[in-house]
Amino acid sequence: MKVTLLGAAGGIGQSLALLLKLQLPEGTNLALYDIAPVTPGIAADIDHIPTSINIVGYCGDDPSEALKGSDLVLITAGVRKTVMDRAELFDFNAGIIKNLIEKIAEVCPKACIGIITNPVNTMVPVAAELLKKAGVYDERKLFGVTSLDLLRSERFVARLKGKDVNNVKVPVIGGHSGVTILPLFSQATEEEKLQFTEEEVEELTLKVQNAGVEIVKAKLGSGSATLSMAQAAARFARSVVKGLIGEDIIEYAYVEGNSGYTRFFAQPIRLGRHGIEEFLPIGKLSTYEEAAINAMLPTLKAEIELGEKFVNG
Ligand SMILES: NC(=O)c1ccc[n+]([C@@H]2O[C@H](COP(=O)([O-])OP(=O)(O)OC[C@H]3O[C@@H](n4cnc5c(N)ncnc54)[C@H](O)[C@@H]3O)[C@@H](O)[C@H]2O)c1
Ligand SMILES: O=C(O)C[C@H](O)C(=O)O
Repeated sequence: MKVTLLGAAGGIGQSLALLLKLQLPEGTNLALYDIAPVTPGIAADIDHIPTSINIVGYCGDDPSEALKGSDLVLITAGVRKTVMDRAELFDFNAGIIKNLIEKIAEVCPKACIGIITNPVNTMVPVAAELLKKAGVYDERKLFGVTSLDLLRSERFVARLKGKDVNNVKVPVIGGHSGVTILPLFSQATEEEKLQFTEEEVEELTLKVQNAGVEIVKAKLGSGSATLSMAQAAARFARSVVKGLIGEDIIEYAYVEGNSGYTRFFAQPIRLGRHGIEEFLPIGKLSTYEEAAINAMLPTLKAEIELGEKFVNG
């Protein structure tokens, strides 16, 4: 297996590269690429850690060498240095994503692609439309990475309820911005189903929805979540790679699935040898959650349309 990380010299990229070196299945090849000339040095630094993951770093204008033979491409490339909301990042990042996706379509068209770059809700439609234009789109292989919303939900629930975070599971559906992030506390478990009061659900939902913005504020404009995001992406990458080598894994991601709500929607998926083997049902929702979905739909639809229009005019 080969995993390629585009944007590897950035805040998320460097930490993610380190975690991938430590956490990917044995023998995986890891290619790091960034326009920053320091990228081969980052790879050389991480390579000294004694694990069986082979790592090579690339820089310059052309990511082709890093992409050759890749099974999973993770994209964190973009801009994230000033205080802006995720939507405002679109103008900066859409062109970068366009160039990278076009290269992926040319060099490794069968690779799975995990998009971390914001705004995820819009970048995934951009990527889908570009891959379609290139004649290589496979909805089983394109993912918006929403794993950080799951990590945050698990952590916040474990702390509130005094539970073992390793066993807490909280589905998160919708998208990855503000009201489109919807943790399903009615389905949260720690071995057994967890119980929440209405006030707890409202407070926790807002806390998860605002968690990214809180980090941007707390970092005083120098960037957004990088370290927790790196762990979230490493967990996601490990799941995809394990799936590709034959394990049966359930994950959540923002995909073109069968939610019935919007073209792209974060939902449960079964991973396997072909990327997504099965789009899984979202399950029974509480009245609160149903209302929250209805409330998010106009925002999510508009964010998806923005991406489609960027490519198709
Ligand atoms: N999906 C999520 O849950 C989530 C969470 C946190 C951050 N993010 C997003 O991830 C992205 C990256 O965040 P960061 O903090 O690492 O940003 P950063 O600015 O620290 O790093 C971005 C990196 O991308 C590189 N880059 C720019 N153009 C490139 C190109 N054409 N090819 C390759 N590399 C290129 C830059 O050189 C830089 O090293 C942002 O868009 C941020 O909003 C997503
Ligand atoms: O980059 C951001 O604006 C925030 C990021 O998506 C996050 O969830 O932490």
